[in-house]
Amino acid sequence: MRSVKLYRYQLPMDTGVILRTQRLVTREGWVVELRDGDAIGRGEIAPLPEFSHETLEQAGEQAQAWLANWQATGEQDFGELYPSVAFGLSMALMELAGELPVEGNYQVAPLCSGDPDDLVVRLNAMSGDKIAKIKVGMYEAVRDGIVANMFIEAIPEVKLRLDANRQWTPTKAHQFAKYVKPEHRSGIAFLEEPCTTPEESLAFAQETGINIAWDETVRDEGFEVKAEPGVAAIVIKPTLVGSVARCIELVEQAHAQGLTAIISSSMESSLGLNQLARFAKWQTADVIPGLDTMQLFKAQLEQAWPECELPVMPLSEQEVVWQQ
Ligand SMILES: O=C(O)CCC(=O)c1ccccc1C(=O)O
Ligand SMILES: [Mg+2]
Repeated sequence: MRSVKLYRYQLPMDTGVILRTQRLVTREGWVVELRDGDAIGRGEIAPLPEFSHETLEQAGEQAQAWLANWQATGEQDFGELYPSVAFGLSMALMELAGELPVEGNYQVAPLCSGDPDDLVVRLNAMSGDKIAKIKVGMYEAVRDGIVANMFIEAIPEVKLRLDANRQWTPTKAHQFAKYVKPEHRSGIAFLEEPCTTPEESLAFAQETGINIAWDETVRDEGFEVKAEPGVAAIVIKPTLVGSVARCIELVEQAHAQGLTAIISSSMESSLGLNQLARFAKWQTADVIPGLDTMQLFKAQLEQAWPECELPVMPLSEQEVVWQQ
Protein backbone atom coordinates (compact mmCIF):
# COMPACT_ATOMS: atom_id res chain seq x y z
CA MET A 1 0.00 0.00 0.00
CA ARG A 2 1.57 3.26 -1.14
CA SER A 3 0.74 6.50 0.63
CA VAL A 4 1.93 10.06 0.26
CA LYS A 5 2.14 13.21 2.37
CA LEU A 6 3.21 16.56 1.02
CA TYR A 7 4.36 19.20 3.51
CA ARG A 8 5.08 22.83 2.91
CA TYR A 9 7.83 24.13 5.15
CA GLN A 10 9.04 27.57 6.10
CA LEU A 11 12.26 28.24 7.98
CA PRO A 12 13.62 31.60 9.13
CA MET A 13 16.97 32.61 7.66
CA ASP A 14 19.78 34.44 9.35
CA THR A 15 19.65 38.15 8.66
CA GLY A 16 21.53 39.33 5.64
CA VAL A 17 21.33 36.28 3.38
CA ILE A 18 21.37 37.74 -0.12
CA LEU A 19 20.68 35.72 -3.26
CA ARG A 20 21.91 37.71 -6.22
CA THR A 21 19.54 40.70 -6.00
CA GLN A 22 17.16 39.74 -3.20
CA ARG A 23 17.28 39.18 0.52
CA LEU A 24 16.11 35.72 1.58
CA VAL A 25 14.18 36.14 4.84
CA THR A 26 12.40 32.78 4.83
CA ARG A 27 13.44 29.55 3.12
CA GLU A 28 10.41 27.76 1.75
CA GLY A 29 9.97 24.38 0.16
CA TRP A 30 8.06 21.12 0.03
CA VAL A 31 8.89 17.86 1.73
CA VAL A 32 7.44 14.71 0.28
CA GLU A 33 7.00 11.69 2.51
CA LEU A 34 6.36 8.36 0.85
CA ARG A 35 5.31 5.16 2.59
CA ASP A 36 5.12 1.67 1.25
CA GLY A 37 4.36 -0.92 3.90
CA ASP A 38 6.83 -0.17 6.73
CA ALA A 39 9.29 1.67 4.53
CA ILE A 40 9.45 5.45 4.51
CA GLY A 41 11.26 7.82 2.19
CA ARG A 42 11.51 11.59 2.25
CA GLY A 43 12.70 14.13 -0.23
CA GLU A 44 12.97 17.89 -0.27
CA ILE A 45 11.76 20.01 -3.17
CA ALA A 46 12.98 23.55 -2.63
CA PRO A 47 13.48 25.73 -5.71
CA LEU A 48 16.03 28.40 -4.87
CA PRO A 49 14.88 31.95 -5.69
CA GLU A 50 17.12 33.62 -8.31
CA PHE A 51 18.69 30.26 -9.24
CA SER A 52 15.84 27.86 -10.04
CA HIS A 53 13.70 28.62 -13.06
CA GLU A 54 10.59 27.10 -11.46
CA THR A 55 8.68 28.81 -8.66
CA LEU A 56 7.70 27.19 -5.38
CA GLU A 57 4.07 27.01 -6.54
CA GLN A 58 4.93 25.45 -9.90
CA ALA A 59 7.12 22.85 -8.21
CA GLY A 60 4.40 22.01 -5.68
CA GLU A 61 1.73 21.56 -8.34
CA GLN A 62 3.96 19.40 -10.48
CA ALA A 63 5.03 17.28 -7.50
CA GLN A 64 1.45 16.71 -6.42
CA ALA A 65 0.34 15.59 -9.89
CA TRP A 66 3.34 13.25 -10.18
CA LEU A 67 2.70 11.79 -6.73
CA ALA A 68 -0.98 11.14 -7.45
CA ASN A 69 0.07 9.15 -10.50
CA TRP A 70 2.82 7.32 -8.59
CA GLN A 71 0.39 6.36 -5.88
CA ALA A 72 -2.12 5.04 -8.39
CA THR A 73 0.28 3.28 -10.77
CA GLY A 74 3.76 3.08 -9.22
CA GLU A 75 5.22 4.77 -12.31
CA GLN A 76 8.62 6.46 -11.83
CA ASP A 77 9.58 8.66 -14.73
CA PHE A 78 11.44 11.90 -13.95
CA GLY A 79 12.05 12.92 -17.54
CA GLU A 80 9.98 16.07 -17.91
CA LEU A 81 10.10 17.38 -14.37
CA TYR A 82 11.61 20.60 -13.03
CA PRO A 83 15.07 19.93 -11.53
CA SER A 84 14.00 20.57 -7.93
CA VAL A 85 11.00 18.24 -8.32
CA ALA A 86 13.00 15.50 -10.05
CA PHE A 87 15.63 15.69 -7.32
CA GLY A 88 13.21 15.62 -4.33
CA LEU A 89 11.01 12.85 -5.73
CA SER A 90 13.91 10.63 -6.83
CA MET A 91 15.60 11.08 -3.45
CA ALA A 92 12.40 10.10 -1.63
CA LEU A 93 12.06 6.98 -3.78
CA MET A 94 15.69 6.02 -3.20
CA GLU A 95 15.28 6.33 0.52
CA LEU A 96 12.02 4.38 0.36
CA ALA A 97 13.80 1.58 -1.50
CA GLY A 98 16.65 1.58 1.04
CA GLU A 99 19.11 2.54 -1.70
CA LEU A 100 20.55 5.68 -0.14
CA PRO A 101 23.41 4.63 2.16
CA VAL A 102 23.05 5.90 5.72
CA GLU A 103 26.62 7.06 6.24
CA GLY A 104 27.22 10.68 5.29
CA ASN A 105 30.18 12.97 4.68
CA TYR A 106 29.59 15.79 7.13
CA GLN A 107 33.01 17.40 6.72
CA VAL A 108 32.58 20.81 5.25
CA ALA A 109 34.78 23.30 3.52
CA PRO A 110 34.23 26.26 5.85
CA LEU A 111 32.66 29.12 3.98
CA CYS A 112 34.20 32.52 4.56
CA SER A 113 31.86 35.35 3.88
CA GLY A 114 33.01 37.79 6.53
CA ASP A 115 36.21 38.30 8.47
CA PRO A 116 39.23 36.45 6.97
CA ASP A 117 40.83 36.22 10.43
CA ASP A 118 37.94 34.02 11.64
CA LEU A 119 38.66 31.61 8.83
CA VAL A 120 42.36 31.40 9.69
CA VAL A 121 41.32 30.33 13.22
CA ARG A 122 38.87 27.73 11.89
CA LEU A 123 41.42 26.35 9.45
CA ASN A 124 44.14 26.07 12.05
CA ALA A 125 41.71 23.99 14.13
CA MET A 126 40.92 21.63 11.22
CA SER A 127 42.54 18.21 11.09
CA GLY A 128 43.31 16.59 7.75
CA ASP A 129 42.95 18.54 4.56
CA LYS A 130 42.60 22.25 5.09
CA ILE A 131 40.06 23.28 2.53
CA ALA A 132 38.10 26.50 2.70
CA LYS A 133 35.68 28.25 0.43
CA ILE A 134 35.74 31.98 -0.15
CA LYS A 135 33.28 34.00 -2.17
CA VAL A 136 35.06 36.48 -4.37
CA GLY A 137 33.86 38.90 -7.02
CA MET A 138 31.68 40.93 -4.69
CA TYR A 139 34.09 43.77 -3.96
CA GLU A 140 37.35 44.83 -5.56
CA ALA A 141 39.13 42.09 -7.51
CA VAL A 142 42.43 43.42 -6.14
CA ARG A 143 41.18 42.96 -2.57
CA ASP A 144 40.14 39.38 -3.37
CA GLY A 145 43.61 38.68 -4.71
CA ILE A 146 45.27 40.11 -1.61
CA VAL A 147 42.97 38.06 0.67
CA ALA A 148 43.62 34.81 -1.22
CA ASN A 149 47.36 35.43 -1.19
CA MET A 150 47.25 36.21 2.55
CA PHE A 151 45.50 32.89 3.33
CA ILE A 152 48.00 30.86 1.39
CA GLU A 153 50.91 32.66 3.05
CA ALA A 154 49.35 32.22 6.53
CA ILE A 155 48.49 28.53 6.03
CA PRO A 156 50.86 27.02 3.45
CA GLU A 157 49.01 23.67 3.22
CA VAL A 158 45.64 25.33 2.56
CA LYS A 159 43.68 24.48 -0.57
CA LEU A 160 41.25 27.27 -1.33
CA ARG A 161 38.06 26.93 -3.25
CA LEU A 162 37.13 30.34 -4.55
CA ASP A 163 33.83 31.21 -6.15
CA ALA A 164 33.38 34.27 -8.37
CA ASN A 165 29.92 33.37 -9.70
CA ARG A 166 30.76 34.79 -13.14
CA GLN A 167 31.28 38.27 -11.74
CA TRP A 168 34.51 39.28 -13.45
CA THR A 169 35.43 40.66 -16.83
CA PRO A 170 38.72 39.19 -18.08
CA THR A 171 40.45 42.42 -16.97
CA LYS A 172 39.14 42.13 -13.42
CA ALA A 173 40.00 38.43 -13.28
CA HIS A 174 43.57 39.29 -14.23
CA GLN A 175 43.68 42.03 -11.58
CA PHE A 176 42.82 39.31 -9.07
CA ALA A 177 45.46 36.92 -10.40
CA LYS A 178 48.13 39.60 -10.33
CA TYR A 179 47.95 39.73 -6.54
CA VAL A 180 48.25 35.97 -6.06
CA LYS A 181 51.96 35.25 -6.33
CA PRO A 182 52.72 32.64 -9.00
CA GLU A 183 54.19 30.28 -6.38
CA HIS A 184 50.92 30.54 -4.40
CA ARG A 185 48.61 29.66 -7.25
CA SER A 186 48.71 25.94 -6.43
CA GLY A 187 47.15 26.87 -3.06
CA ILE A 188 43.98 27.47 -5.01
CA ALA A 189 42.28 24.10 -5.54
CA PHE A 190 40.04 25.87 -8.00
CA LEU A 191 38.24 29.11 -8.72
CA GLU A 192 34.59 28.62 -9.68
CA GLU A 193 33.38 30.50 -12.74
CA PRO A 194 35.71 33.53 -12.72
CA CYS A 195 34.28 35.25 -15.82
CA THR A 196 30.98 36.02 -17.46
CA THR A 197 31.41 33.37 -20.15
CA PRO A 198 32.92 29.87 -20.01
CA GLU A 199 35.28 30.78 -22.87
CA GLU A 200 36.71 33.72 -20.91
CA SER A 201 37.05 31.54 -17.81
CA LEU A 202 38.93 28.86 -19.75
CA ALA A 203 41.30 31.43 -21.25
CA PHE A 204 41.89 32.87 -17.77
CA ALA A 205 42.80 29.43 -16.36
CA GLN A 206 45.22 28.76 -19.19
CA GLU A 207 46.84 32.18 -18.98
CA THR A 208 47.27 32.25 -15.19
CA GLY A 209 47.74 28.62 -14.20
CA ILE A 210 44.85 28.97 -11.73
CA ASN A 211 42.54 25.97 -12.02
CA ILE A 212 38.86 26.64 -12.46
CA ALA A 213 35.64 24.72 -11.76
CA TRP A 214 32.27 24.79 -13.47
CA ASP A 215 29.14 25.48 -11.46
CA GLU A 216 26.65 27.66 -13.40
CA THR A 217 28.03 26.18 -16.63
CA VAL A 218 26.98 22.67 -15.53
CA ARG A 219 23.38 23.88 -15.78
CA ASP A 220 23.77 25.56 -19.17
CA GLU A 221 21.91 24.06 -22.12
CA GLY A 222 24.08 21.53 -23.94
CA PHE A 223 26.76 21.23 -21.22
CA GLU A 224 29.04 18.22 -21.58
CA VAL A 225 31.57 17.08 -19.01
CA LYS A 226 34.94 17.48 -20.66
CA ALA A 227 38.54 17.47 -19.45
CA GLU A 228 40.21 20.66 -20.65
CA PRO A 229 43.48 22.29 -19.61
CA GLY A 230 42.86 24.38 -16.49
CA VAL A 231 39.57 22.73 -15.50
CA ALA A 232 39.80 20.85 -12.20
CA ALA A 233 36.24 20.17 -11.07
CA ILE A 234 32.53 20.40 -11.60
CA VAL A 235 30.12 21.49 -8.89
CA ILE A 236 26.83 19.62 -8.77
CA LYS A 237 23.89 21.24 -6.99
CA PRO A 238 21.25 18.52 -7.19
CA THR A 239 18.27 20.82 -6.53
CA LEU A 240 19.28 22.83 -9.59
CA VAL A 241 20.40 19.86 -11.71
CA GLY A 242 17.69 17.21 -11.45
CA SER A 243 17.15 13.57 -10.52
CA VAL A 244 19.55 11.50 -8.45
CA ALA A 245 20.23 9.42 -11.58
CA ARG A 246 21.20 12.56 -13.54
CA CYS A 247 23.51 13.67 -10.71
CA ILE A 248 25.17 10.23 -10.61
CA GLU A 249 25.63 10.37 -14.38
CA LEU A 250 27.45 13.72 -14.04
CA VAL A 251 29.64 12.37 -11.21
CA GLU A 252 30.57 9.32 -13.29
CA GLN A 253 31.35 11.42 -16.36
CA ALA A 254 33.52 13.74 -14.26
CA HIS A 255 35.46 10.82 -12.79
CA ALA A 256 35.90 9.22 -16.20
CA GLN A 257 37.45 12.49 -17.41
CA GLY A 258 39.73 12.81 -14.37
CA LEU A 259 37.78 15.73 -12.91
CA THR A 260 36.71 16.17 -9.31
CA ALA A 261 32.95 16.21 -8.69
CA ILE A 262 31.74 18.31 -5.76
CA ILE A 263 28.24 17.82 -4.38
CA SER A 264 27.03 21.15 -3.17
CA SER A 265 24.06 22.72 -1.46
CA SER A 266 21.36 24.96 -2.88
CA MET A 267 20.44 26.02 0.66
CA GLU A 268 18.27 23.04 1.42
CA SER A 269 16.96 22.66 4.97
CA SER A 270 18.85 20.35 7.34
CA LEU A 271 16.61 17.52 6.10
CA GLY A 272 17.74 17.87 2.49
CA LEU A 273 21.30 18.75 3.53
CA ASN A 274 21.65 15.50 5.51
CA GLN A 275 20.58 13.55 2.43
CA LEU A 276 23.12 15.46 0.34
CA ALA A 277 25.83 14.49 2.84
CA ARG A 278 24.81 10.84 2.43
CA PHE A 279 24.73 11.18 -1.33
CA ALA A 280 28.17 12.86 -1.30
CA LYS A 281 29.71 10.11 0.84
CA TRP A 282 28.29 7.48 -1.48
CA GLN A 283 29.16 9.03 -4.84
CA THR A 284 32.19 11.25 -4.12
CA ALA A 285 33.75 9.43 -1.18
CA ASP A 286 37.06 11.25 -0.75
CA VAL A 287 35.96 14.75 -1.64
CA ILE A 288 34.75 17.33 0.83
CA PRO A 289 31.32 18.46 -0.36
CA GLY A 290 30.15 22.10 -0.46
CA LEU A 291 27.55 21.86 2.26
CA ASP A 292 28.48 24.58 4.77
CA THR A 293 25.14 26.39 4.51
CA MET A 294 23.39 25.62 7.82
CA GLN A 295 24.95 28.78 9.24
CA LEU A 296 22.70 30.78 6.91
CA PHE A 297 19.57 29.52 8.71
CA LYS A 298 17.94 30.33 12.03
CA ALA A 299 16.31 26.90 12.42
CA GLN A 300 16.63 23.30 11.24
CA LEU A 301 13.97 20.92 9.97
CA GLU A 302 13.19 17.52 11.55
CA GLN A 303 16.79 16.31 11.77
CA ALA A 304 19.77 18.16 13.14
CA TRP A 305 22.89 18.73 11.10
CA PRO A 306 25.90 17.43 13.09
CA GLU A 307 27.14 19.91 15.68
CA CYS A 308 24.61 22.53 14.63
CA GLU A 309 22.93 24.04 17.67
CA LEU A 310 20.05 25.76 15.90
CA PRO A 311 16.55 24.78 17.09
CA VAL A 312 15.03 21.84 15.22
CA MET A 313 11.46 22.34 13.99
CA PRO A 314 9.67 19.00 13.61
CA LEU A 315 8.09 18.23 10.27
CA SER A 316 4.84 17.45 12.14
CA GLU A 317 4.55 21.17 12.90
CA GLN A 318 4.71 22.11 9.24
CA GLU A 319 1.60 22.38 7.10
CA VAL A 320 0.43 19.17 5.39
CA VAL A 321 -0.95 20.43 2.09
CA TRP A 322 -1.98 17.10 0.63
CA GLN A 323 -2.13 13.46 1.62
CA GLN A 324 -3.48 10.38 0.06
O1 LIG B 1 28.98 25.44 -3.05
C1 LIG B 1 29.15 25.62 -1.80
O2 LIG B 1 30.19 25.34 -1.23
C2 LIG B 1 28.07 26.21 -0.97
C3 LIG B 1 26.84 26.60 -1.73
C4 LIG B 1 26.97 27.84 -2.55
O3 LIG B 1 28.01 28.42 -2.63
C5 LIG B 1 25.77 28.31 -3.23
C6 LIG B 1 24.54 27.98 -2.67
C7 LIG B 1 23.37 28.37 -3.26
C8 LIG B 1 23.41 29.11 -4.42
C9 LIG B 1 24.63 29.45 -5.00
C10 LIG B 1 25.80 29.05 -4.42
C11 LIG B 1 27.08 29.41 -5.12
O4 LIG B 1 27.80 28.51 -5.56
O5 LIG B 1 27.36 30.59 -5.27
MG1 LIG C 1 29.22 28.63 -7.24
